[in-house]
Amino acid sequence: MKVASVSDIKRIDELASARYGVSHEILMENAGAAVARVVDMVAGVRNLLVAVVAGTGNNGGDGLVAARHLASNGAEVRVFVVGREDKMTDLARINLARVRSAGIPVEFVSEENISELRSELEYSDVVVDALFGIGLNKPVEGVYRKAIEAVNSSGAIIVGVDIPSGVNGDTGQVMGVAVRADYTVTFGLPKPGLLLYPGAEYAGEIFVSRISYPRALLEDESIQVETNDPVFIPPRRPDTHKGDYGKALFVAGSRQYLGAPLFSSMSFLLAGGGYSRLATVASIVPHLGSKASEVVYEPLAETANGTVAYANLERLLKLAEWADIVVVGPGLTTEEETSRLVREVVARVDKPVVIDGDGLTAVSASPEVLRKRSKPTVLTPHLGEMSRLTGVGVDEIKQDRIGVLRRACRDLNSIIVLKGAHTLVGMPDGRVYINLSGNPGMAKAGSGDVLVGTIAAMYGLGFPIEVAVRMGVFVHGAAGDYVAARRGIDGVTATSIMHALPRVLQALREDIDGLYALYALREL
Ligand SMILES: NC(=O)C1=CN([C@@H]2O[C@H](COP(=O)(O)OP(=O)(O)OC[C@H]3O[C@@H](n4cnc5c(N)ncnc54)[C@H](O)[C@@H]3O)[C@@H](O)[C@H]2O)[C@@H](O)CC1
Ligand SMILES: [K+]
Repeated sequence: MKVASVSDIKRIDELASARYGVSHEILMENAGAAVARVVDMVAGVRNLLVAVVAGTGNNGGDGLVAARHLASNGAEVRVFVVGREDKMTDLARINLARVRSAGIPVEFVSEENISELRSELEYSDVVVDALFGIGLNKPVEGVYRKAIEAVNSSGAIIVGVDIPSGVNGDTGQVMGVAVRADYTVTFGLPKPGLLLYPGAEYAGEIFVSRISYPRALLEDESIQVETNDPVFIPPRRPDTHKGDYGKALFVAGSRQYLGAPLFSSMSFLLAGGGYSRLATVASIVPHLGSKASEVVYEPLAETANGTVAYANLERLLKLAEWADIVVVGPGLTTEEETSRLVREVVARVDKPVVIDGDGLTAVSASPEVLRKRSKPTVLTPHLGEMSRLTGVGVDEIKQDRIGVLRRACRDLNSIIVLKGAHTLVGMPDGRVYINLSGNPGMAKAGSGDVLVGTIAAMYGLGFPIEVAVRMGVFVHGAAGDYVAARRGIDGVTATSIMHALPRVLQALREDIDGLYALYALREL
């Protein structure tokens, strides 16, 4: 599903009205009706005590419409408008008049009577949060802050209108304070702020209501952000051999890091890849061989510290000629000689290259090697590595993950997987995918090694590289969810994720609709 930025949705609003005659008033009516429907779905509307907390903008207008629908359906509704009547938008004002005509009690809330709001909300079964939507444009203070705090402490079921008030629609940042909704009904398309953290946590369960925006506007090419939805896996045909499912070369490991090379090269095979070759320091090969004999080993000369020596360069370039895709980085360490080798390999390998972990640290020292590559490059940084790659501070990245990612993909001519809760995948042309699979149990050493092996496997299965990266991220997250559902979130380890990969592949082959439904946002 496409994900609309604040400016995207404002453009869609204007076009709906100007080009299709679907006025703002129609949209607002549909929005309010959708909210009322969700309240009914989650709480059952008859005899329900509902408080609508509205702002003076159009988000408040939606809340006022919802109030009228809820009252009509049998709920006992009261409306609290935070702010001054003379500040209300035209549409909010029109709907305020309708609410009053329907006999629904309305109170205006200011600093003077805010304590009354607090006690009123405590009596409510449901609070509809219609204070701010995508029009939020500065930190929340004063009476608005107090109103949000009152909503949060009400103990009622909280239904957010469009986005929880206080969450920035584009970035998911909390602008001082925000409503912690149990459910959020969003209009037209989900906003990035509902899917990016911390906003995603404040949104609760998300419902998307189309409110009759013309389909063409919702699917417009100009909207460049989407959820990372799974696609069909190419079939495994009977008359094929290992070479048909990809030949991957992993340059990974050191005397200190034995897990990373094992997880990455084995995950490739467990996610369906054909031929996995691991170039790693000679001293750990006997150990790895005893763990995974399905992998083919290329023992490398090592430095005094047990890391891959620069002298292996020509041999690695030769091996890369054999491969379809090369993965560089897991467990290599940041030893200078090895980092120099990594930069040289990245610069000279004429195949798609996936760079992870210590490989990222190595190329961060001279990003030109990335810009000059002619074949696709995939980078899989976590926040710290992203900061090193871009020179942008971690806090600044958190403020605008999508914006920083977009600029970095373009600047570094790379597909970038920005790891974290709801991992993002950015393409050099500006497209960004928000991944919804995965769980906090996966924030553990070794999990990223499984990811790169999975991405390489998806390429081996025949997806074009951009789709392979998205699918790798999706499958990896879904494998983590599979483990969490069976062993609990703390039981998720790299080994267990790796062994769940075939289960996800099986589900993708046999029941993609079921898997899709697990992660898709609910549509009304
Ligand atoms: N434009 C349209 O066609 C539609 C808009 N809709 C609703 O309208 C919302 C957007 O409406 P608006 O653009 O009027 O904006 P909002 O209603 O989200 O809020 C803007 C109002 O709050 C004020 N404000 C912003 N930040 C503040 C802060 N921190 N402290 C105090 N006041 C603050 C602004 O000055 C403005 O008066 C959407 O989220 C959606 O709920 C829906 O009705 C669907 C159709
Ligand atoms: K809201």
